[in-house]
Amino acid sequence: MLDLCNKRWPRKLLLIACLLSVLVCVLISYRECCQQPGGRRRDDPGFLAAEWGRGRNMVRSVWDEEISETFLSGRRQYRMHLQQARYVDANYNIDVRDELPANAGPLRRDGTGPARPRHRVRQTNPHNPLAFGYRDEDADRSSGTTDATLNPLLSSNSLNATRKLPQVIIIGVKKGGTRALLEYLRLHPDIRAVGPEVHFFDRKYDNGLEWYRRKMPPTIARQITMEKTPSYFITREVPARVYNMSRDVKLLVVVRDPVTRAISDYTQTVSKKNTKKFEELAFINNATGLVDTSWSAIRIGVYAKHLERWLQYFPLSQFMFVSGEELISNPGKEMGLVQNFLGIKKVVSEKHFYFNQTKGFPCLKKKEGSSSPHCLGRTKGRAHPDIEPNVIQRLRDFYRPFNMKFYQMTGRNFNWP
Ligand SMILES: Nc1ncnc2c1ncn2[C@@H]1O[C@H](COP(=O)(O)OS(=O)(=O)O)[C@@H](OP(=O)(O)O)[C@H]1O
Repeated sequence: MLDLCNKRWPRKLLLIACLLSVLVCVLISYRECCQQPGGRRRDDPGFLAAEWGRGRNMVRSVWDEEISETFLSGRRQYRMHLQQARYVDANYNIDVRDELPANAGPLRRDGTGPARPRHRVRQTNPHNPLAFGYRDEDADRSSGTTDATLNPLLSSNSLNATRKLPQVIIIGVKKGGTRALLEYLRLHPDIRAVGPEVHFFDRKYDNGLEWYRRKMPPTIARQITMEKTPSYFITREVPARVYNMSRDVKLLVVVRDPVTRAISDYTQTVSKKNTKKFEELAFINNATGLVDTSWSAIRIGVYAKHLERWLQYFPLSQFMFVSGEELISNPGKEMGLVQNFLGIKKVVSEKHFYFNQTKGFPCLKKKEGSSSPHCLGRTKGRAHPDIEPNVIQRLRDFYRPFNMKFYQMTGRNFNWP
């Protein structure tokens, strides 16, 4: 009672209250400046990853457009203003640990523009300017090169990117339009592919799976690794070898009218060396009209036979048979089917293509900052030699039953004449 009556007691209370509020202020400031809501420190790698995860969701993929997105990080806002980004996807072409573009940085408090950068951000371009220059005939000489190694921006800095064995392979067919398919798929941010043909399962199998894996570009979790080697489809040993690597792999086969395909194959051979006339090679005896199935240009087109071997290892559901003709006449639609089969978002569509009158084929619309369109190289879309109509007719008659069988096996009618 005496104490309560003591006049000094309220002053003591006031002092304690003051000290307590100072302590609370110090704690709040510490939390504001040094900790995130999850309790992690800024320099904790776990925090950086968590922060990146949040930011990633805020960045949308945009085609051919200026990107201006808000990147929320904890309580602060970051504005990434990335110009000249043809396709930007935060998962692999913006790395928070790297360099910040001049115009990027945290928003000022009033939200008007970038202030001093906190993280350094790098914008990378997933489009390899060399991608369209591959010549499949040159594949062996360059097979050590992936799109990642050609484009240093793709090679290393992707968050948690690792080299994986392919989940998708374009296994054929030679001259079917495999290069076009691969290059169109490479536009997709969820696809990373080796540029040149690897020829692992048919020619370099002895190098071992580890060698093969190292040929693949680095990918992050949601990205699909793929390669294309058209000779796989017709090489006897390949289905078992692919199965040994993965029984779940998805297999893309680009097929084309086998007669046109054979002429295309022949055109390629002629471009390299002097050769007999097409009809001399196509028939055992031109007079009897017996087709020479030992000539690879003819043999490759008997698709049903080759497919039979693959079906001993893989169910039909793991294959997609892409129409080489549709890839030329309607690339957007055919690419829609492919993306659907691969279970990826439909990103590549008709808007990415235009028909190049001079080349006579679809090409990709020009890249930003470049005035020239992107067409496949000179070895794609060559002029074919004139072949006598009766030779063509005899080949059509030869292929017809095999084609019918192939339509039946695949469930897709390609309507080849
Ligand atoms: N956009 C575009 N531009 C050029 N060429 C195109 C395109 N789309 C499909 N094609 C067809 O692809 C044929 C070549 O097929 P591949 O790429 O499978 O050839 S290879 O086996 O890799 O050598 C090639 O065969 P040829 O016309 O005989 O040269 C083309 O018909």
